[in-house]
Amino acid sequence: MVEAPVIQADAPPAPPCALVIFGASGDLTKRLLMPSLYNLAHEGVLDANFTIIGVDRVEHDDASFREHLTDAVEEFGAKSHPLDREVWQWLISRIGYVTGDFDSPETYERLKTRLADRQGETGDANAVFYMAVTPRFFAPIAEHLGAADLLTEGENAFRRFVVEKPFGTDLASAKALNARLLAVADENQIYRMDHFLGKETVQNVMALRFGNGMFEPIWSRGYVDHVQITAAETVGVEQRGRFYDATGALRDMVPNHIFQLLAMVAMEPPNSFDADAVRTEKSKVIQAIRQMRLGEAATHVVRGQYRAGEVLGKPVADYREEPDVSPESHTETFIAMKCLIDNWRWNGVPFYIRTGKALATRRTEIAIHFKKAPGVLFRNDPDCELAPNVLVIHVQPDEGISLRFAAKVPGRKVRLSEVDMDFRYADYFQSAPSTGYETLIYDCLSGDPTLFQRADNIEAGWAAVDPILKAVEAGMVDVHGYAAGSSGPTMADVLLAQDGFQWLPLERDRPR
Ligand SMILES: NC(=O)C1=CN([C@@H]2O[C@H](COP(=O)(O)OP(=O)(O)OC[C@H]3O[C@@H](n4cnc5c(N)ncnc54)[C@H](OP(=O)(O)O)[C@@H]3O)[C@@H](O)[C@H]2O)C=CC1
Ligand SMILES: O=C1O[C@H](COP(=O)(O)O)[C@@H](O)[C@H](O)[C@H]1O
Repeated sequence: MVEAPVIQADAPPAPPCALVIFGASGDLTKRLLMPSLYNLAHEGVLDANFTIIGVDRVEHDDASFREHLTDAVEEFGAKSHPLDREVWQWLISRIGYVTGDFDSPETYERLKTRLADRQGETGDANAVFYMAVTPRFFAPIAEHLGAADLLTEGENAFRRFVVEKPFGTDLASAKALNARLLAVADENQIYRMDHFLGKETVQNVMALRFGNGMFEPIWSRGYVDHVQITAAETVGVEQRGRFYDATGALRDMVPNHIFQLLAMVAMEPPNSFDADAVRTEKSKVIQAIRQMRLGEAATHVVRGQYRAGEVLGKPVADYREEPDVSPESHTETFIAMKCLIDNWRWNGVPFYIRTGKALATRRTEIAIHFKKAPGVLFRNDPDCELAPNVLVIHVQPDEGISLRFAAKVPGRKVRLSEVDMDFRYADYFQSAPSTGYETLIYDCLSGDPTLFQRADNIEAGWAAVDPILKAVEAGMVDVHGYAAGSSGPTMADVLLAQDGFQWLPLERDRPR
C-alpha cells in the first residue's frame, strides 16, 4: 500500500473500515462517491487501513476497476481541484472489486471471503455497506447481507449500511421498506441518505438559531409572519425521464429535502447535539405538519409542468418531449404548497414551499418574513411605506445569510428604503472543495447519524405528503404549464396572493 501523504485535517481520521459499494460501476459512484472519497483522502481523514470494495455485475477485477475509476475521476476532476496524483494513488491502492449479481447469495459469500481476508491483513472487521443502487435492491441487499451474517456487529467491530434515496414512494411503501430493513439490522446501523443535510448552509441553520442570542427569541408566531422555502433548479429532467416521470417534483423533493429544510428552521431546540435528540425534534415538527383534507389540496397546492422555453440562454424542450417521458404526461416538474404546522410555536404561520425544474435561476433558500413594525410614525407618509424584515438563508449557490431592513435615505426629508446586510461564506471562510457527500460519508464512517434520516423522520414526511398524492391521483390538483426559464406557473403566485403575500423574486440581484 502507498503511504499516506501529509495533509492538514481539522477532524480526526475516521476509524478504519471497509467501505463496500454496491452499484460500484454506476453513475453515483463515479460522479459523487469517488470524488468525495478522494476529497476525504486529500483532507487526511481516512485511516491507513481504509479499504473500498466495489460490488456490481459489470465484469472487473481489482486492476481494471481501478483503471475505470481513474478514468472517471479524471473525467469529473476531483470536483473543483486538480487531481493530486499522490493522494489518488493512496486511495486507489486500497480499492478492490467483487463481480456479482445482487440477487445471488454467492456474491455475498465472495464478499464475505474478501472481508475476512482484509480482517486477516489489517486486524479490522468494521464495514459500511453503501447501497448506490436502484431502490428495488435496498431491501434485498440488506436481507442478503443479514443472511450471510455480514451485519452482525462484534465487540470492536461495527457493521452499518447507507441507503440512498428515494426511500419509498408513499407512506405505505416507506413503512414496508423500514420494516424489512429493521428486520435485519438495528436502527443505529441504518444511515438513510439525504444529501441536502450535507450542505454546509443547512447545517449552519442550527448554528444561526442556537448559537446566537438574538434570533431564537423572535423565532415564533409572535414575530414571524410567514416562511418561504425555495429550491429552484435550472436543469430539466436530463437523462432521468424514466425515473422522474414516475416520480414528479412532489415525491422527488418534498418529503425528504424540503421537509429537512423546514425541520431545521422550525424544530424546537434539541437538548444536545446528540443524534437522537436532534432527530427527535425534527420528527416532532414534521409530524406536526397539518395533513391536508382531500378538498384542501386544490387550494393549498399548485402543480406545474415545463413547456418549451429558454433557460440561461439555451433552448429547452417541452417536458413531454424529453427522452423517456410520456407525451401525455401529467407529472409535475414544479410544485408549490402551503403548509401549516400545528404546534404552539408556529400556530397560524404559513410555510410556503416551492421547488421545480427548468426555472429561471438556480436558487435554494429559506426566507423568514417577520411581521411589520407598527406604522404609527410613518402612517401618513407615502415615501415611508414599511416593508417587513426578511432574513434569508442562502443555501446555494453563494452560501450565506442576509437580512433586509429599512434605512433612512440620506437627505433632509425622511424617506425609507430597503437595504440588505449580507454575510457570504466565501468572504469569511475558505471552504474545501466538496461534492456535498464528504460530510455524510465521514459521519457515517465515524458513527454519527445526526445528519441521516431516522425511520420516523422519513415516515413523518410521507404522512404529510400522502393526502396530496391521493388528491393528485383523484384528479383534484391540475397541472399548469409554465415556460422553461420562467419562475413557474402563475398559479404559484396566486397561492401566496390569496393570503396577501408575494414570493421573493427568483431572479434578483444580491448586492455586494
Ligand atoms: N446518479 C446520481 O447522481 C444520484 C443517484 N442517487 C441514487 O443512487 C442510487 C444509484 O443511482 P445510479 O448510480 O445513478 O444508478 P446506476 O444504474 O448508474 O448504477 C447502478 C449499478 O448497479 C448495477 N446493477 C443493476 N442491477 C444489478 C444486479 N442485479 N446485480 C449487480 N449489479 C447490478 C448497474 O449495472 P447495469 O448498468 O448493468 O444495470 C449499475 O452499474 C439510486 O438510488 C439513485 O436514486 C442519488 C443521488 C444522485
Ligand atoms: O435528490 C435530488 O436532488 C437534486 C437537487 O440537488 P442539488 O444538490 O443539486 O440541489 C434534484 O435535481 C434531483 O431531481 C433530486 O432527485
